[in-house]
Amino acid sequence: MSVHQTSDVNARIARIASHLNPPIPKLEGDAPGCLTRANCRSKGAAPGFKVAILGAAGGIGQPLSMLMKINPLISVLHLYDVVNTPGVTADISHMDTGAVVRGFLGASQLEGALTGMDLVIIPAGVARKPGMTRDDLFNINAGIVKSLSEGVARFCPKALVNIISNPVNSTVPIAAEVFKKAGTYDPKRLLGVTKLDVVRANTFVAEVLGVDPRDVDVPVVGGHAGITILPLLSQVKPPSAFTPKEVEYLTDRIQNGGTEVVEAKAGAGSATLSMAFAAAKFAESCLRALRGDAGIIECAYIDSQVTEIPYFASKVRLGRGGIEEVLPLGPLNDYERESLEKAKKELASSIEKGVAFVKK
Ligand SMILES: NC(=O)c1ccc[n+]([C@@H]2O[C@H](COP(=O)([O-])OP(=O)(O)OC[C@H]3O[C@@H](n4cnc5c(N)ncnc54)[C@H](O)[C@@H]3O)[C@@H](O)[C@H]2O)c1
Ligand SMILES: O=C(O)C[C@H](O)C(=O)O
Repeated sequence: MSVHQTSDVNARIARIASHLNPPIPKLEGDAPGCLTRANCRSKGAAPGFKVAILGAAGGIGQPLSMLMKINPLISVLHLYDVVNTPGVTADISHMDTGAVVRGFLGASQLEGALTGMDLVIIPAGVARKPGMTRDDLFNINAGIVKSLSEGVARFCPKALVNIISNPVNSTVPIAAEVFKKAGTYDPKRLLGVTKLDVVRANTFVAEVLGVDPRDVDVPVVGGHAGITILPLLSQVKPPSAFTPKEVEYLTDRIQNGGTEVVEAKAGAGSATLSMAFAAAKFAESCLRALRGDAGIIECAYIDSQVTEIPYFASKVRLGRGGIEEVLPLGPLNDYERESLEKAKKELASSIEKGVAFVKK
């Protein structure tokens, strides 16, 4: 082997090794303008968003990481967790898709995980067991979301943030308060992920109507826990009439879909696969919006003026700047109006609890 061939081989080995044991990237040229970089990518240009998943080794994190690795809009995928990211990263990185995958383990590597990111997805935290409410997770997950949000505020303040960790009704206000304290809060860029409620609603409504769930669109508003989950069955597309019995069945099934999975898993956690699917669809919408695609509408739990409650899930139009328009609730029937009043009470106290946690 000639000297030239030897140095080629060494260079190739070094390149491969850098993927297997990636150094914490500094991504100099990237910071601080996440938004600027997103704006630079016009529609049709080479794809290349940078996405971080925090909690990537968990029940949601692993399948979500896999789905994100398949997404052609993503050029760099950062997987962060406090355990097991080397294994998950090595595994996912063997998939022959375009995104480069890098793993980050523990708080000392959070900076590397977040620097330069366009989108940060947060499914970090503990999950329910049978008999628990989502609010029972508050004591552990509030602190996790607070510290990860502090990281976002420091290392990628312009990134779009998707919060999955429960209780979403409180964790989104927690993240907002952290960002306010840090002076980085942009309400257009913080979204609580309620897409699983929409995915479930579409599935259950399609079963009742006897149609393909992909042809159904159910707006689900309010929040993401029990009675705060409000499917607007009067606004289903395609327009459909339901009997009072069907409305009762569907509302109950959609509101308790999470509990249905928790009970079926019997102590082994909550929805992970359907959640990863829902989060991947939601993230895809966010990235297409950042790219400049028009007409991207999703339901999300956000800082809102649609009601007097400061955070509320409803349909939003996404664009290059994040949330570009919050759509009105539209006409509600008597049943939905009554349900909305009950939901608002519970939402208000969950929000207050989140805000107080950061302010204390
Ligand atoms: N929004 C929704 O619709 C929805 C749906 C399903 C689950 N969830 C919630 O998502 C969360 C995660 O669920 P799961 O089933 O993946 O749980 P899991 O326990 O399987 O995984 C959670 C992961 O988070 C990691 N983690 C814990 N602390 C962390 C920290 N400080 N930084 C980074 N990572 C950390 C854990 O190590 C673990 O790998 C739960 O709170 C659950 O209730 C929300
Ligand atoms: O129900 C849970 O605890 C998890 C999640 O919020 C869900 O809706 O599946």
